[in-house]
Amino acid sequence: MARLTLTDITKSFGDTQVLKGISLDVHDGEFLSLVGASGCGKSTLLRIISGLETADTGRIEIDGVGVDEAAPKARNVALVFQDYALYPHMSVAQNMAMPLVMGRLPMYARLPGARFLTPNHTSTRREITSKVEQVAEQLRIAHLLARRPAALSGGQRQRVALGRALVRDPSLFLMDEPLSNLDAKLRVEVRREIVELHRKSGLTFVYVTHDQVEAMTMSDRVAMLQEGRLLQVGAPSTLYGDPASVDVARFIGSPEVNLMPVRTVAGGLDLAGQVLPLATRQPEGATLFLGVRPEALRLVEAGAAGAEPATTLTVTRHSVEDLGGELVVHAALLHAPDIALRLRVQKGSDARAPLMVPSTFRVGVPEGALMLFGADGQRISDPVLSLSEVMA
Ligand SMILES: Nc1ncnc2c1ncn2[C@@H]1O[C@H](COP(=O)(O)OP(=O)(O)OP(=O)(O)O)[C@@H](O)[C@H]1O
Repeated sequence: MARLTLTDITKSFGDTQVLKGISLDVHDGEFLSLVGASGCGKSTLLRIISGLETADTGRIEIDGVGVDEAAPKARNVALVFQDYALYPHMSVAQNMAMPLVMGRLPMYARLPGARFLTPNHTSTRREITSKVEQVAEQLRIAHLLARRPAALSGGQRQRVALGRALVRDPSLFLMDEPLSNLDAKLRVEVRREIVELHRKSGLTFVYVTHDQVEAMTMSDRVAMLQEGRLLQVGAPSTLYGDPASVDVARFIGSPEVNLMPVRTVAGGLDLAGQVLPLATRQPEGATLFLGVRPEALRLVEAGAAGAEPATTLTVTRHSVEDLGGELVVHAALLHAPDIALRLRVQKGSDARAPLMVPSTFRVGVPEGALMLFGADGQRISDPVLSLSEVMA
């Protein structure tokens, strides 16, 4: 296990600054995901942690000890890539044994016949074989040890790559998009296996992905990068429910968060001519963005029993995606068709029953689910929004 501390890491390639001062603490035994769009600097940061790349400025500490000058091998850090990087001419067992052979047997001892020349050669080989078998057992690939990589499925190759990293007993496990070459079903399976591996090993994991679902489902905490800067670091539920900015709100969650331009007026927020009776402490006339997650909105069925939501919007339906147990409804405000809305609607216990969405319908907007962002995209912290203050 290990604690990783990054302080003010910067990196440029030519004139382009790719990392613009990254400071991050990864706790002992934590699973932290680095997420962000393609090109934001995730892999570069991971390579800097591993020692394959050098930062221009900043400091990297593992368990409080600076490792900036240490070679990759000396950091005891394992790195798994998306393309597995297995040796095609070697068996699974040889691939997995490679880091131990390289680390424990000197060059001449790796040659054929070396066991006659090298003291402890046989016992070292035996220890390596035993470690490889133990890790292969753990990853359920023991029956594949004699095969070559070409005779394995994508998921099996990925497990071999994980195994090769694990045999060294690293203190820090770094993974760069390890699932991106797998099909959707296998991704879910290997995702679960990696989480299980983390739980059993207790190692510190730093996991790079551009897939927010992976980050949300696997991690203790998520660190979101954008153009070389950290936007927010927190538990998945924090980034989802309490995003610090429009960019975080939009990146996390599928379907994407609804964002509507509003203006502050005396009675609340003016959304395309309709005033939402919300108290804000913003000056009147400010242009802001109101955010709400698609599942927080309610389809208000005409004549249905139950309390009416305090605020409703009338929308026109554009399209409906049937996901089996739920629908994703794409709509737009009736009087401002350029403002789009997405809703997730549960189909209830009988998923076969058709759920009709009228061409024009009302959407209930629950007060507690609303998020307000400034014109600069930064979150205006709650409790700025309050329906009850106005109603009282
Ligand atoms: N060795 C290099 N030389 C020049 N530019 C580089 C080098 N490595 C990365 N870059 C550039 O740095 C930026 C960040 O790259 P990086 O691979 O870290 O992004 P990423 O977030 O991991 O992207 P992806 O999700 O596509 O892998 C990109 O614009 C990339 O082109």
